[in-house]
Amino acid sequence: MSSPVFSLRILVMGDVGVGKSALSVRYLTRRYLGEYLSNTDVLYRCAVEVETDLVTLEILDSSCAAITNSDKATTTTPEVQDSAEQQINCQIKWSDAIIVLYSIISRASFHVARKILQKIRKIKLTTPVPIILLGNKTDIKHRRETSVNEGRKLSEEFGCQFYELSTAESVAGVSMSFDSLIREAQALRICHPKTFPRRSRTSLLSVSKMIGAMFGKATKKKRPSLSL
Ligand SMILES: Nc1nc2c(ncn2[C@@H]2O[C@H](COP(=O)(O)OP(=O)(O)OP(=O)(O)O)[C@@H](O)[C@H]2O)c(=O)[nH]1
Repeated sequence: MSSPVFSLRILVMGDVGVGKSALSVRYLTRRYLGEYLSNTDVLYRCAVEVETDLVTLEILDSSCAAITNSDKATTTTPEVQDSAEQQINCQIKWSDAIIVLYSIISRASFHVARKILQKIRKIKLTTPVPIILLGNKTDIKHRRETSVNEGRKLSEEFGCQFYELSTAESVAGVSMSFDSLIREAQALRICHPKTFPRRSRTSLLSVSKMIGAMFGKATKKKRPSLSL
């Protein structure tokens, strides 16, 4: 029999096309689909058992639109940048734990990962938040643009966990990354109980998803093309 539920809000962030949807769907369903629609936020809910705790998870697969728009000083209007900035801030405040994903075959996505980590540090200044930095797409490492060492150094700079993995090839790597983040959150919860309030139980042992709207708009729908 599991001990009482604790709930955790996990935010998945990263540059366009690094594999945020693939990672989230892989964790929730163990399946890798290959193609996912883009450009809106998707919130998944599920319950998992980690060690002896039953954990209800909300996983927000954040669209890259907010991150890229907040960065495009020259190509978007100040209003769009402001709104994108607010959206990111809101998502970071909402989260209890964060996955920052980049692709090892994209140097640009590594720079975006650094910017995200800086933003998190600024927003979560007084609240401890477990973060895991993941370098995705190791199955095509012959096209690598960032080294393992660079990833490790970045994680040390921000005091977070770091792994490289291939969402496409290894369901085990994806599960271990999520489990490791959840375990860190469990440990933090014991030290800082007010940071992880008990929230009401939602749709246990099933996966449900809420599309879009929580944090604002999207121009196009992004859904993994499967029914969960
Ligand atoms: N080779 C390889 N391709 C991957 C891997 N993970 C994801 N991809 C591919 O990368 C592309 C983008 O994946 P998505 O999951 O849509 O990426 P995303 O970060 O959610 O993309 P946006 O929502 O557009 O920002 C897709 O074609 C995936 O199949 C991986 O581990 N290896």
